[in-house]
Amino acid sequence: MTKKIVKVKVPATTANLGAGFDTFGLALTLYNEFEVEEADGVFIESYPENKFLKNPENNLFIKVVKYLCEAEGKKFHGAKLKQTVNIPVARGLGSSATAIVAGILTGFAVHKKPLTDEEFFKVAYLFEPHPDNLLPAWKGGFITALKTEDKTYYSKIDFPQELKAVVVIPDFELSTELARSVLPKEIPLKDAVFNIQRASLFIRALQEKRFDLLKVAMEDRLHQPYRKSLIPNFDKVIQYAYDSGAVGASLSGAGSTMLALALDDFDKIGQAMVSAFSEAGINAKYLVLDVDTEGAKVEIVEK
Ligand SMILES: Nc1ncnc2c1ncn2[C@@H]1O[C@H](COP(=O)(O)OP(=O)(O)OP(=O)(O)O)[C@@H](O)[C@H]1O
Ligand SMILES: N[C@@H](CCO)C(=O)O
Repeated sequence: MTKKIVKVKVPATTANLGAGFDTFGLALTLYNEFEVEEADGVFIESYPENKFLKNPENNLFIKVVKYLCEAEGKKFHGAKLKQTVNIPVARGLGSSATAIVAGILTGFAVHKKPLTDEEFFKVAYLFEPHPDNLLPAWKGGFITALKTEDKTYYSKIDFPQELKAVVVIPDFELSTELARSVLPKEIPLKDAVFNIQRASLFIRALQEKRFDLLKVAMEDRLHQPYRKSLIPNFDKVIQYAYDSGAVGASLSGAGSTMLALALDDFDKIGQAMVSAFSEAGINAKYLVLDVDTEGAKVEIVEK
């Protein structure tokens, strides 16, 4: 009897990009891969070995696929999952979003259901409340999004191919839950205006390729001032990025990863940001990534 295997490849994402808190998201050329087939019982292999994700209780992909199976009125018998985990967990690179997107694409493929935006968000928001990682992980590219009670509005905006992302990944985790818990419930009007001005300018700077505007356009008063206490040498990492030639720099999503946007000098920038972390006794590594423009890819093979 032939078996159906579903393979999904989903890009990492960096959210916020400074001023665009809970709005901007960018897909990057770093991928998680999920290969799954039906089985009696849940079997998870991960490469490299990730004991935490091998536990079905911790595995969002399995949770989403199980949910979708039961939403179809069917009993979830199990799944055999092979996961390639290239995106570190709890580092602000959208690891959880890759699992949710992959689970949704798998579930809709297996149940032969057309996947509309509305269906996607109805399921995705059960597992992650904000669209700024979910959408670029699904659709690729640079996305600005907002979520209302009954609809998610978004636009995919061309991102200059000249720009690369230097992501600097320290060896400590920072969950989005913790990083959101340190944010204030209210902020001064001047801080809201500060971010509106810069988020707007960021969009135009990309469209006009005014890369000289990105540094001011990536400044933020809504989340980074409160989260910087969770990232040792935060200001120094940002400063070293600019001193080494970055055109923009910020926290990646809710962290712990730090992001620089650059036109060249990528290794020099990455090494400088790593050195800023090492001055605080933190080991880190850097990756030079392009923007992924296509988003998640699904392949169904029969064996
Ligand atoms: N690749 C994955 N496969 C399956 N489940 C995952 C994966 N990545 C994350 N998860 C699940 O989602 C939970 C939250 O993941 P994570 O901490 O990465 O999300 P986050 O705090 O939003 O940070 P990030 O932006 O890096 O996703 C994890 O504790 C784990 O249970
Ligand atoms: N906008 C979210 C992104 C999480 O990856 C936050 O900063 O909390």
